[in-house]
Amino acid sequence: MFRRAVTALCYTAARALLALRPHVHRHLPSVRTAPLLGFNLDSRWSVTMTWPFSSFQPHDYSLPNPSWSPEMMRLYDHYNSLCEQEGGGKSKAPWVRMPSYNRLLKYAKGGQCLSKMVQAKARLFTRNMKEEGASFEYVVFLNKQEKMCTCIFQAGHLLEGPPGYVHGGAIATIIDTVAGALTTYLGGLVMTANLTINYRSPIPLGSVVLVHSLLEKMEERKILIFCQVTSSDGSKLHTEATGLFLSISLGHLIGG
Ligand SMILES: CCCCCCCC/C=C\CCCCCCCC(=O)SCCNC(=O)CCNC(=O)[C@H](O)C(C)(C)COP(=O)(O)OP(=O)(O)OC[C@H]1O[C@@H](n2cnc3c(N)ncnc32)[C@H](O)[C@@H]1OP(=O)(O)O
Repeated sequence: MFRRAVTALCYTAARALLALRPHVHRHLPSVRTAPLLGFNLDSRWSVTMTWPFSSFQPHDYSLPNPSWSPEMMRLYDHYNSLCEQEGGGKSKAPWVRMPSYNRLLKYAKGGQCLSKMVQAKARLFTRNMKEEGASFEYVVFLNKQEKMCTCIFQAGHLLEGPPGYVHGGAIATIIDTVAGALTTYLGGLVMTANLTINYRSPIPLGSVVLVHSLLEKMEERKILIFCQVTSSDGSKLHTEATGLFLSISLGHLIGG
């Protein structure tokens, strides 16, 4: 009873806040109302959510599922063993597994509570297939000390480009996503300004590759990232890329 009343109150308050600024795009209420709801605007986390509130629990898509191949699992176990463990163990470990997009809400200031109330319907483009294993299966690990990310990526059958190989646009997408995750961690709200990609050798569909993303330079708003996609044992170079990301203000997101 009490919970329902609180939820209803929050929802009414949120609707009222929306009504105050009707020109704002309805899919970005979190950005606009964040300060009012107690989010830390300097947070390194970018959060997207839509109304209405409900008891929806975001799923963490970066955790193993039955479609992950033994090679994917082997690499996952390897990187996971280098990570900080929940509950304190290995607290000095340099690696952290990044939860998938909608799970980020709980890291915002006050988000532990909000993540229970807010329905995050929006889903990152790379996580939008219902069938496990059909498209992008990946997990990103962040090394805070080295300012780098390594992503284990298994490309499913819907990502086909040339027969039997991964589409170049899908490769660009995963590069943008991994580099974007690193720059979000380093610079807060960012957008890709430029992505330059050299495709060196095709990626077999269904294979597992590593996407390494490394900070090259950070200059005021500009963050330059270098990326490499290699075979899972590192012996073959598939793709190289550089990405320029620019820190943006909340106003830029809201204003379009
Ligand atoms: C414990 C773990 C913690 C982890 C936390 C992390 C979790 C994260 C998890 C998950 C993240 C998911 C990640 C997804 C990532 C996806 C990212 C995308 O795909 S973004 C969509 C595609 N990009 C756009 O749509 C942009 C469209 N363009 C724009 O909006 C603007 O052009 C923008 C913002 C890029 C720049 O506009 P301006 O007005 O802010 O800046 P101006 O004044 O134009 O430029 C500033 C400087 O930058 C240079 N610049 C701008 N654009 C450039 C370009 N394309 N190439 C080279 N230089 C450029 C300019 O020359 C200028 O340089 P001078 O200051 O004069 O030296």
